[in-house]
Amino acid sequence: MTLSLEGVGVRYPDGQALTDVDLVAVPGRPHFVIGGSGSGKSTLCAAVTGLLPGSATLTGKVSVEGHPRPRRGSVIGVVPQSAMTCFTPVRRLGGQLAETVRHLRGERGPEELLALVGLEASALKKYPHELSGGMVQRAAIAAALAGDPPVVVADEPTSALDRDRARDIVALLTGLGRDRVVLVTTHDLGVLPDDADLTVMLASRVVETGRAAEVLTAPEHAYTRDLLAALPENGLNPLPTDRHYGS
Ligand SMILES: Nc1ncnc2c1ncn2[C@@H]1O[C@H](COP(=O)(O)OP(=O)(O)OP(=O)(O)O)[C@@H](O)[C@H]1O
Repeated sequence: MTLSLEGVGVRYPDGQALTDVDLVAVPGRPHFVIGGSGSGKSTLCAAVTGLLPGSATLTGKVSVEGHPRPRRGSVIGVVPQSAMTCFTPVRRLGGQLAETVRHLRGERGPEELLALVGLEASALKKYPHELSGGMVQRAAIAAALAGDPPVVVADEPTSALDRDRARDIVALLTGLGRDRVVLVTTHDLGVLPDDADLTVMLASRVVETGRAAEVLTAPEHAYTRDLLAALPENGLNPLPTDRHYGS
């Protein structure tokens, strides 16, 4: 089972957000997409999950092997960028998860789903605001798993978390990726697992791909080198604003 993007382009009325993107993600190897703000990461997720706005034009092909019409929820689970706002604030988590399970005819109940993401059943009685940022992110992943989808797409699931919590969430998603396709976008190069597949995006295009450990130790593209140099542990060097990277 494979998630494939072949020559995918997305155009919004104001301009091109994805250009000729090829990507293959397979179970057993989580696939991370990194790139600066506006490089097209969220648009890529929306193209995969079928959540592009009506104003967008999609070209090329997105496919999930064995699923000619991949349904959101049961084939592609979506972990949204802002987990806190994906739950209704005025209802307890348990009821919201139970509703998602019913809708998707899931086989796992809310308690079992929470166990999958390392949360205690007591969280079911809580309102979203009574959970920490990391717990809400885990709950959002639990909701994405309600229909037991073979593909999970998480758009910047760590952006609201500190480095340690971010690492925990990445470890959780990586674990889920053992028998599923897991596609994750992030700004945070510091949390990438070495054995993940990595796609680097710049200005709507893929500029580099490879195994994370290799790309991060021997980046081929100047933009990837600049992203690495901007990490706190590498000196927090600002991304050059005047560099022309070519393609
Ligand atoms: N709904 C939309 N309508 C019009 N243009 C959009 C829309 N969503 C995104 N864009 C544009 O598409 C381009 C790519 O945006 P996108 O959100 O995919 O980037 P990103 O890499 O996810 O950025 P960030 O890291 O800041 O979330 C940007 O130029 C953005 O302004």
